[in-house]
Amino acid sequence: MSNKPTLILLPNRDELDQLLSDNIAKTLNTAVHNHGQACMAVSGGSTPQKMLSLLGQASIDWPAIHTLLVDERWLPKDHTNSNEAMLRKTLLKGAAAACQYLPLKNSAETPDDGQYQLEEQLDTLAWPLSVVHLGMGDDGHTASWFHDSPEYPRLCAAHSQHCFAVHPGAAPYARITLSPNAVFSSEKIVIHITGKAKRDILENALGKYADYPISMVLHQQQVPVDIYWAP
Ligand SMILES: O=C1O[C@H](COP(=O)(O)O)[C@@H](O)[C@H](O)[C@H]1O
Repeated sequence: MSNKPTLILLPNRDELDQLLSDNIAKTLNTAVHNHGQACMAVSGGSTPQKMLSLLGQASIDWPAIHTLLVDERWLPKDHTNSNEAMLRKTLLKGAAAACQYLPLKNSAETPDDGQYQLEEQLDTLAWPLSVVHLGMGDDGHTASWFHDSPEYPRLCAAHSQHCFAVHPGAAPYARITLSPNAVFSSEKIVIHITGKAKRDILENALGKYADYPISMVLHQQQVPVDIYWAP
């Protein structure tokens, strides 16, 4: 099977945010119609904030939606750089606050200690995930898959583990991340990127021999991938 990613180019970020929000909403509504529930994993960082706000206002049966992040920095939940703090200001408001939200961070001191409880919680989700929304950093990382973390080889090779504690070399904060195995246990992946620098990295990452973390997503053959980009 050939599963080449589809590149969807938008003229500006407003149109990208609206189209992506509409398409994720459609995917969730279809899953709820077919299965009575849906599960989505969304990215943190700065790029998705407006799109997540729009998605939170979409007409969706929110109590039927399980929501989680694809990765989280192990920080207090009200920290400026906590992905959950961002999610609470954008997606998890109004009607969308009634979704079934699974935080990746728990009360353990470190992600190394917290990953076991999270793994048990992730086991209870109805896999495959309906949709996974991925961002990408300027270094080609996605989720918290970092080449320079000691966990990277095990993360890439994992066959059953859904989450990993990660200690990036250069990027700040210890983190918890969904594994490639978890991300690829999904029905659809959308990649959300903006700006020329990220487009250039993406083009490189699409190359046959490229080994950016995002290349794992672009080269896998299990799940269809749509890439949304705007300048
Ligand atoms: O650290 C992270 O970075 C990526 C990219 O973030 P952005 O700010 O460049 O959009 C993000 O996808 C990931 O969830 C986040 O934890």
